Amino acid sequence: MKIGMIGEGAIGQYVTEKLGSQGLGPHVMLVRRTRGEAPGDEPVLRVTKVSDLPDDIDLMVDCAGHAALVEHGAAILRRGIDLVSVSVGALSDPELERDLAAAARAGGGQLHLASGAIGALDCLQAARVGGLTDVTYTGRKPPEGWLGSPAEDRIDLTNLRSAEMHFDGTARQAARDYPKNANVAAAVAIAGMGFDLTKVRLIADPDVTANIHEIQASGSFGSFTFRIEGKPLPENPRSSALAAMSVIAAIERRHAAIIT
Ligand SMILES: NC(=O)C1=CN([C@@H]2O[C@H](COP(=O)(O)OP(=O)(O)OC[C@H]3O[C@@H](n4cnc5c(N)ncnc54)[C@H](O)[C@@H]3O)[C@@H](O)[C@H]2O)C=CC1
Ligand SMILES: O=C([O-])CC(=O)C(=O)O
Repeated sequence: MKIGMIGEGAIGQYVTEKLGSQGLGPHVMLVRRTRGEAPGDEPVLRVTKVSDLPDDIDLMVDCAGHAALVEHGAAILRRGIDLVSVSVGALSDPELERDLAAAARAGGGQLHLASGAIGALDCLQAARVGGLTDVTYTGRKPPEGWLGSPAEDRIDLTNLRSAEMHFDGTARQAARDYPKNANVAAAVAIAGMGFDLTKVRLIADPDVTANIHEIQASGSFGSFTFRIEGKPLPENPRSSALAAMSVIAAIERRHAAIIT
């Protein structure tokens, strides 16, 4: 399997290293701009356009965020290349969702949304079959985990003394307003009640060191509560290590004989 990567940040670096240790490349990087290197200087080919990807790439992996999925997603799928993405919140835009689905149908590529920093999505998907009545997702991170988000305008992140909620609304609004922080909200919405019926609360908490994600769901199946305390990646306090791990798990599932 030949794999190409988008994103060289905290998640991208983790994924690239793991792929390398498994002998899986990556074989090409899709980047915003090349570094002006002469051909042959770089061990890994770097291109800026989907049309420049080599013909033998089987899978592209997006670890770069919403802008990258918007920019490249449809073109990748239209070329018949499968795509694993962590940029789940981008699908809160119905037009993008339609474009990606149409490109996948036309080209034969499949978009696989990584489970990211959360779990229990399988449980929500099953529960949805019988009917869900309430799904609430609560995301809690230390103040530094919300830097660069609208939380900065809503509360004083640098002098926070106790936990404060800076968002209370739908998953659609959360995913749009917090592209670097609410992909989990989007994943919960897609698995369960959808973007407009999934309730989201986002909290900055100076008393925690982990990224804490909780789902409370009820429906005809009964009810469940799921909570995870995820360690942030050292390079980016916004992103949990599990999000990067889930990308590798998604790739591994593609060639497993028995899939969970
Ligand atoms: N599904 C989930 O649970 C999670 C999803 N995420 C998403 O993953 C994204 C990446 O996370 P990190 O690696 O921590 O961020 P980061 O800021 O450390 O790295 C982002 C990387 O993407 C690159 N990039 C951005 N736009 C690009 C484009 N149009 N084309 C090519 N490269 C582009 C940047 O140059 C940078 O290398 C976040 O912005 C967020 O949207 C993050 C955490 C959890
Ligand atoms: O990594 C996390 O803990 C969650 C996150 O940033 C997101 O949902 O976008």
